[in-house]
Amino acid sequence: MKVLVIGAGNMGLTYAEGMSKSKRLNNENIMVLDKSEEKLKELHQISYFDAFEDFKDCVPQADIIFIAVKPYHSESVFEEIKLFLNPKQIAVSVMAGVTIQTIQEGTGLTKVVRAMPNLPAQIGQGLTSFIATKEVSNDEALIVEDLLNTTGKSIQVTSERFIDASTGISGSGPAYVFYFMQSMMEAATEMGFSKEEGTLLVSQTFKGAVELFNQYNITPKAWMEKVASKGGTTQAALDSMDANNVNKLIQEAAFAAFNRAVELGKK
Ligand SMILES: NC(=O)C1=CN([C@@H]2O[C@H](COP(=O)(O)OP(=O)(O)OC[C@H]3O[C@@H](n4cnc5c(N)ncnc54)[C@H](O)[C@@H]3O)[C@@H](O)[C@H]2O)C=CC1
Ligand SMILES: O=C(O)[C@@H]1CCC=N1
Repeated sequence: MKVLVIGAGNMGLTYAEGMSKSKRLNNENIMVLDKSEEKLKELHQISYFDAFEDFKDCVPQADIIFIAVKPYHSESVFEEIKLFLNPKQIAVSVMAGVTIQTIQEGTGLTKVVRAMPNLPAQIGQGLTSFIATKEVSNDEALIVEDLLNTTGKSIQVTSERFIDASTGISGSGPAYVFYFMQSMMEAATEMGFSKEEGTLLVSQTFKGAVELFNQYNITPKAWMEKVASKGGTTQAALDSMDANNVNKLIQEAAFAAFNRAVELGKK
């Protein structure tokens, strides 16, 4: 089995590297294509991938084709690969908001998997939601799932709507966490800590809180109650957040990403 990854950016390269550890593939079976000269130079230095710049040299040999370019480059990629495709091939797209219908119409392929990963995939801690068209057999879907799982965990969803919805939660979600971290680091600096001290205070707090959450079956609300003493410091912070509607604002932000994914799909 041969896999081709189109677009060697954050996501494409992450998947290529993740898949290089898969038992289903060995390195000679991973091809990577990018149009940028700089990227190609970088790729040629990674000895364990075959790097390509021409679609005709790699697309016909691929069984599974990962498409990991920005959504606004999807049409030009579809145009270029169309000529070299055959109906047995499976397209796996990680592009935000590019619908299955658009991929099928653009490529002529019927076997399509639409997936939404996230950036922690880079360290094997990603979460990918995915959905496969009915033309993808159960065995093929299992192979794709195994490949996606080389970068972390995955969930198969039952409707394409959930791919856009998970974009608003897990796809874009790491940025919300970084936003929160940034705000707390700024507060630490404001209180007089050095940048290094602020970074340690915040990063270890996030790591510890997430570890606690993962190790016990307790809701975030119950954990908040364990941290907050009645009339104490935490309650003062939580009251401030409630008074400023932070909960609602975070939910609105997640929906803004969800809605943007839907909107991208209409273009
Ligand atoms: N970065 C993230 O956290 C996430 C990104 N995604 C999706 O992944 C896709 C890729 O995003 P990133 O990896 O962040 O982008 P990126 O900009 O890091 O990588 C895109 C790569 O595609 C290459 N490229 C552009 N046009 C091309 C063409 N015609 N043929 C071949 N290669 C071409 C570029 O040279 C670049 O190396 C996007 O569609 C995005 O929606 C999905 C989930 C999370
Ligand atoms: O911001 C974006 O459009 C992509 C999709 C999810 C994360 N990054």
